[in-house]
Parts: sequence; C-alpha cells; structure tokens
Amino acid sequence: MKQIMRAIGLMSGTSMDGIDVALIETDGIDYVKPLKSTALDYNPDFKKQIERALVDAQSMTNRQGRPGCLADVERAITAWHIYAVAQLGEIADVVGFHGQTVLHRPGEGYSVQLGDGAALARESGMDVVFDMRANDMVHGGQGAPLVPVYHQALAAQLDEDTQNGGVGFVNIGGISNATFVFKGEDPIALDCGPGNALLDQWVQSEAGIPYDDGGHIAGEGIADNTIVERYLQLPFFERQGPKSLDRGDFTLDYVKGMELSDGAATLAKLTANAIAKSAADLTRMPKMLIISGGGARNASIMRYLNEVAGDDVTVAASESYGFNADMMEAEAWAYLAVRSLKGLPLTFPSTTGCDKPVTGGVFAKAI
Ligand SMILES: Nc1ncnc2c1ncn2[C@@H]1O[C@H](COP(=O)(O)OP(=O)(O)OP(=O)(O)O)[C@@H](O)[C@H]1O
Ligand SMILES: CC(=O)N[C@H]1[C@@H]2OC[C@@H](O2)[C@@H](O)[C@@H]1O[C@H](C)C(=O)O
Repeated sequence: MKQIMRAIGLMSGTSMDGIDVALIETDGIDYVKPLKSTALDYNPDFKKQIERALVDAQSMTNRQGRPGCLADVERAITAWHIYAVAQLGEIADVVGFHGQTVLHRPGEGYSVQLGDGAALARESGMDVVFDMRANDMVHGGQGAPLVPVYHQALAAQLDEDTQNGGVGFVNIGGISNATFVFKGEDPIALDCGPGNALLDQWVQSEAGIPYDDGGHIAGEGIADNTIVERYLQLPFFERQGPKSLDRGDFTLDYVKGMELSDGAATLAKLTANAIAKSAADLTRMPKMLIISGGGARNASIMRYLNEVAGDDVTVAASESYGFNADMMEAEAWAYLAVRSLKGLPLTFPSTTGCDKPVTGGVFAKAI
C-alpha cells in the first residue's frame, strides 16, 4: 500500500521576500493534498543581510565554505525557518527545507543554499530533508529546477481534456521557470529567464519601492521591443534546455536611462517573451499555461504573456484550477522530501539534464 505522509515544505526563494510554509499530505507519487499554509515576511534589515550574503558568496571556493558574513547569515536564516515552522503550529513526518540560494553555478557543478538542516530538526523536533539540489549536480544535472516532478503530480489532477492537450506550469518568481507536461511522458523543464527580479531591481532603483504592485507602473509605459530583443539575444536564450540561472545572471544595463514606466513595461514584456521562447524548442505546444509565483499578480506580465501565447494557448492563473499560486514551491519541497525518504527520483534527464533519474537530499533526524 502507498504510504501517505504529512510533510511540511519551506521555501525562501530568489526574491528574498520571506518564507513560504506549506503542509501537505502525500504519498510522494500521485496523491497530493495541501492542508494548510502560512508565510513569514523577512524584515527589510534582514533582506539587506541576505543581499550582503549574495555578495560574499561570490568569493566562495567550495560549497562548504562560509566566507565573510555567510556563517552569521546562515545561522539567522535557520532561526527564521525554525520560527516559521513554529508559526505553522503543525507536526509532520518530515520537513523539506530549501534554504536560501546564495550562489548557483551549474557550469562548475555546485549550488549553495544557506540553512542548517540538523539545527532545524533539533529545534522543530521533526525529521528534515535539506540540500536537495546537490545530488542532481553530482549526476551532471543543473541542480534546478526541482519543482517539475511536483508539477507532474499536479497535472495528473486535471481533467482528461486538459491533460491531453499538454500543460505548461510557469512559475514567475525572481527567476521564472517552466515545466511542460504531456501525458505519459517525462516532464520537460527549464529556467526561462528573469521573472520579477529585474523588474523589482528597476522600481527599487528608480522609485524606491520594492515591486511593481499589480504591474500598474509597467501598465502606464510602452515597452521598447528593440531592448526586449537585445536581452533575448543573450547566449542563455540561444541554449536549449535543460538550463538554469543564478539571480545575478542578468542586469539592468539595457534599460538604464529609460523612463520609469517604459523601463518597467520593457522588463515585463521581457519576462513574458522569455517564457514564450522557452517553449520554442518543444515539438508541440501545450494548449494550457498555468501561472504561479508572485508574477501572476502582475497584470502587465500576464497581459504580455497572453499576447505572446496567441489564440491557441490559454493562459490561466493557478487559482482557476484550485492550485495555490503562492505556495506551489513550498508544497513542492514537502513533496520532494517525501520522495527523498522513499528513495524516489527528484530529477530526470529531461528536467535538469542529469545522466539518469536521481533522488537527492540530506536527511537530518529529529532528536
Ligand atoms: N501584488 C503583486 N503585484 C505585482 N507583483 C507582485 C505582487 N506580489 C508579488 N509580486 C512579485 O512577485 C515577487 C515574489 O515572487 P515569489 O514569491 O514567487 O518569488 P520567489 O519564490 O522568491 O522566487 P523564485 O521562484 O525565483 O525562487 C515579488 O518580488 C514581486 O516582484
Ligand atoms: C538555484 C535556485 O535556487 N534556483 C531557483 C530559482 O528560482 C526559480 C528558478 O531559479 C528555479 O530554478 C529554482 O527554484 C525552483 C523552486 C526549483 O528548483 O524548481
């Protein structure tokens, strides 16, 4: 009989805005039932500390090293996660702990997520699975994205017609990533390009606000197609997937000097067109794109995405299918933790480029 477990997932993504916490019930295969969730926002001071950690991480020479402020920030990140689990107030069989990515170098075979899994297990009294990207990279994978196997499980909950037409799950976080699921086939996945990260940096530097709420600033501007194309000619977009990105892989250089709303419109259009471009190498197009992540709340990104998707592809928010747009990644980390305990693959050659389907994660026992 398939063993059903209660699992908590913890995701602190590239936007560095806080921690998403989700409790699900799952067998790690095709049964998934989200039960409860909560979110904890980092305060602005702590966000600045993580930004300093991103800078200090550039001097890392191996993934165990913690130069500069990294050791202190790792302790603090762990403490925030201990608090986040306490806030949820639930007991689970296992906790899937992502940690904070401070460096992602797939070309050199390593990716670093700050977070002490053993300390979280000790303090929460629950078993923890963490460091889930590393084994994929040992097997030649990109170490990201890892959510695709969860997207595949969600796709199986959709009605037959939708499944038969093919479904693309698109997460628009700091970086955007997509999983294309065609029934009976391994999922195809890749990072698409900048999600909200460049847009966030743009409105922060030009207007001192954290993000373009609702996409209203971009909605008042006019996108410069030449600049969008300039970005899309960068080598990352020429490569076929599987492929993955580090947060700092793109800069604002091409929009510098633009007016605030025109720059925002250009970056919102870039986000949409990069997602469309990521589907260009598929042998057939999915009929449905299901959008999650904070970018789903940016009406300008959604409008450009609808435009570029054309009439044959429906673009829908996750909520229309009963999925939680904000919690999908946290739920995925819970699901992945259960798969790790069961020794099931987390990644596939078609999702990360690993040499065979591989499991992963480091186990920390509750004491
Ligand atoms: N109401 C909103 N309107 C517009 N944009 C929003 C809104 N709410 C959130 N966002 C955008 O979504 C971002 C956060 O998205 P999300 O939490 O999905 O990212 P993440 O999980 O940290 O990133 P990643 O998936 O790359 O790890 C914010 O930085 C902001 O740009
Ligand atoms: C190294 C790293 O943390 N990558 C993140 C990032 O944020 C989005 C995209 O880039 C994705 O590849 C990944 O996260 C998701 C949760 C994943 O692994 O599926």
